[in-house]
Amino acid sequence: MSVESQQRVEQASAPASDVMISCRDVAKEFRTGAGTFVALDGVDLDIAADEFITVLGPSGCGKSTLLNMIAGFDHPTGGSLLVDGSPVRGPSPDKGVVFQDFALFPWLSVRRNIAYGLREQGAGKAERNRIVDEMLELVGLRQVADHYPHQLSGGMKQRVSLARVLAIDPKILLMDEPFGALDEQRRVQLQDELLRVWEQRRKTAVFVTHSIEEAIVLGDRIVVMAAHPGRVKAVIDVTLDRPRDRTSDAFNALRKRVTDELWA
Ligand SMILES: Nc1ncnc2c1ncn2[C@@H]1O[C@H](COP(=O)(O)OP(=O)(O)OP(=O)(O)O)[C@@H](O)[C@H]1O
Repeated sequence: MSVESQQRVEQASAPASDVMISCRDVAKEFRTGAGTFVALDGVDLDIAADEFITVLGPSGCGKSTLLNMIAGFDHPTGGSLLVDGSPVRGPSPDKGVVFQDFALFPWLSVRRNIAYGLREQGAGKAERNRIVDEMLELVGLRQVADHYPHQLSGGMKQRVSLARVLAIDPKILLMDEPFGALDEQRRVQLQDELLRVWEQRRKTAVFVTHSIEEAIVLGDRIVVMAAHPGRVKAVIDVTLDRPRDRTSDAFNALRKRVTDELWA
């Protein structure tokens, strides 16, 4: 094995001993009308508790498939996928998922959208109100607490969606291109807010994106995937101090390295 591939294998292991998500030779095949389609093959990856992982890769390389399997919406057809030491059996409150399309309930106010998961968990009214107030403060939405989703901008909707997931205080935060539909300014603003929240309430975070800059700004490590079949191509450590200066030479050097890795 070359030194470079040895490094890649080592980087697929979490730096801390406290592994939260462990993928070993994970495969996912889909049965289609045309036969069997291999969406993921041989994915080896350990993600440490409290680590922020970003996942980059071309369309169709299996980013969402991997995230969905960690979330428990789908299951591997090969290998082993453990979360907190156990195989994933399905969705659970310790895994919060934020989607690109917000997935808010249009008939519920912001406050009630955020309270939804807490109500499902059986939290009493006083506790719900306390947590919802805390979340509204955290994501800066106190003024629109009684508005409905159609009265909000895209950025606000995405904040509600994040607050709703954070309200149930999951150990793991899974995000599938949550800022993909936002304009650049809002996107940068929400990236900063997400990092602030993550630094305050440390969680294991897995964030799928198409943006190299976003992957570098957010991640402790960047998982670069390739397609046909979907697989992990490289895992790149981001050692830049936060908040990261997007214009610095070190940032630009990393941007080049990730771009080269993505397109190689
Ligand atoms: N239920 C399914 N049945 C058949 N094929 C599927 C199914 N779900 C996903 N696929 C295929 O698996 C591959 C990986 O899909 P996935 O959505 O995970 O990719 P992705 O990297 O998230 O793509 P994008 O960046 O475009 O969102 C794609 O080729 C897709 O068509």
